[in-house]
Amino acid sequence: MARRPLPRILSNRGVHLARSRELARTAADSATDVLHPLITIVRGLRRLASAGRRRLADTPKDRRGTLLFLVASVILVVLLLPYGPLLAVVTLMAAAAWQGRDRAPAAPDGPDESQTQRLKSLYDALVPYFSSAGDPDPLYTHGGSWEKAFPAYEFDGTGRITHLVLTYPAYYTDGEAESRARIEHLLAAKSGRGREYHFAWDEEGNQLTVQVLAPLPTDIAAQRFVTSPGETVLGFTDPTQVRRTLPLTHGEEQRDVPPVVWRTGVRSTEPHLLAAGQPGSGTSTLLRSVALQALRHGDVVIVDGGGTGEYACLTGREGVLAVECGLAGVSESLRWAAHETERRLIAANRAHQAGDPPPDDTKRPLWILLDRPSAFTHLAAADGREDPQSLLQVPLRHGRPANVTVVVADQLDSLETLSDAVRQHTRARVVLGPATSEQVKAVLGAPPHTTPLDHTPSGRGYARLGAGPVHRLQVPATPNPYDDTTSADHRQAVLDLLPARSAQNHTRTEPTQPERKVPEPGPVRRTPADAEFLGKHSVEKKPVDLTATDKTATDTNAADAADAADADKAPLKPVPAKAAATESS
Ligand SMILES: Nc1ncnc2c1ncn2[C@@H]1O[C@H](COP(=O)(O)OP(=O)(O)OP(=O)(O)O)[C@@H](O)[C@H]1O
Repeated sequence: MARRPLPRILSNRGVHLARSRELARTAADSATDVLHPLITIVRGLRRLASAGRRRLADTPKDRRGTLLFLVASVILVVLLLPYGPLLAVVTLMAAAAWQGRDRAPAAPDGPDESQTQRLKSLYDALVPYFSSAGDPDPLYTHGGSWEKAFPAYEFDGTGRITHLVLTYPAYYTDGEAESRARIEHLLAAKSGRGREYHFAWDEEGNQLTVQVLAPLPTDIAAQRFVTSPGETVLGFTDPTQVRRTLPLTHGEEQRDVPPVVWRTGVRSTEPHLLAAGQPGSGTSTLLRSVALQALRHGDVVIVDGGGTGEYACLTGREGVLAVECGLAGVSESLRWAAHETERRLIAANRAHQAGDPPPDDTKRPLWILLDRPSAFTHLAAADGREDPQSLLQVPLRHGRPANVTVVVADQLDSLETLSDAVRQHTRARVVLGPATSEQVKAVLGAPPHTTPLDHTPSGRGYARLGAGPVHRLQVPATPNPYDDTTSADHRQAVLDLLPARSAQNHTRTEPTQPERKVPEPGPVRRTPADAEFLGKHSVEKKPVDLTATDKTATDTNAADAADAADADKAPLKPVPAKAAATESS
């Protein structure tokens, strides 16, 4: 069907508005120019009047009469003199014009001496990189002039560069990561350490823009973010790449901050997330923040490989199906989650085939959050038991249409231990804490366009959603409220977000929700048609390879096919909670 064009008034509204605004601005500028003398005189008269008032107020009360008499006498004499009033008005205007003149010192035209010196040394440092022996008209030469090479620059109050546009010769290999990194490193070192720089390479125009970035706010506490269902705030970033802002409260203060919003669910292109970082970088905090947001609309299963009780505050809360920190419990919960994913998928598929909407019990989001699953991989290998990560294959592959989301957090040096399925299907990525450019690139699939910080605050890092841009990220402070070192405000913010305790007093090892929340559709047996559907179910055969792994999706698909064949024999029934509890205890 042909698309009907928007009414002209709607489609051109933005252009009209911009043009009107431009016209208004030009008119205001012209009016200011024309009326400038008048404005100066009025300002001067105001200053003279207030000086007179001040003088009167400073005069002791008993002398005010004499002063007023003196002024009145002068006025009278002036009025009686020939041309007196005219001369008085001219004198007054001249005095007002003098008083009303702009007293702010005129901004110096061009850089001062120390700024010139800085630009000159920057230029000299760039000469070896941007010059070539065969260049007939070199832009960069020893003893050359920096004016042509740096068309725009800005300095802060301390004389350090905050913004710089530099032109470089077209033959410079700006498409190569190494060449870029060399220049970026040099510019960051010469412009002043301890700050973060953003580099924007304009390969068409042969220009590089260097911008000093303001630090991201580290004081944003966990709170109920204004988001739609299916949206999760990973943290906050710069306004340059994100247009949207979220209204936040910070004590009494209200402010708007640009968020990194991750969309999950049926239409998500990055349905699962992987977060990595050094120990203590804040990945558990990120998971806690995601869990608190997920619990607003869905159910959560938590696997805690850290074993330090980071998620104890969530145990027994409404919507928290399980908080597992033992190998047996983890395996049972993940097996249940895999079965639940298949159950949802089959139920939704049957509904599609019957021409019905998807059943309600397939719509409530289910979140599987795993903190350091590699710890269980080691345990399982030592025990000769099945790696719990293998149970994530179905939720990762089929989770999106079944409203099942997997979030994995692990340490940078344990990423090798993550299964291929985890690495291939987690297209939303986060790196937190200190990390080299290579480490960031290995996790995100692209290097950051900013320089690393000397001191990285907790919860600071980078995020990338699919093949999108790399964002700087600051995770909201969502500490473990049972941690003694937590500040009272941040603890209270987390406690306020916790769902109510569920009616039954659950213990850690009881995945209670399978019985309570997940509607039991009876023992669903997978028919040959269902098995065929699961086998064929569309997943990206070649996901974007964001990591350095070179395994292909074929392995996963083959393993899935074998899995599907095995699972075909088993009834697709949620794992009974009690059985899980017994085993894990
Ligand atoms: N976004 C944040 N804002 C403020 N403080 C944070 C943030 N993230 C983490 N922290 C603080 O940093 C410390 C470590 O955080 P966290 O436990 O989340 O790190 P981790 O990466 O999970 O470390 P580990 O793997 O050792 O448990 C905690 O004291 C926490 O309060």
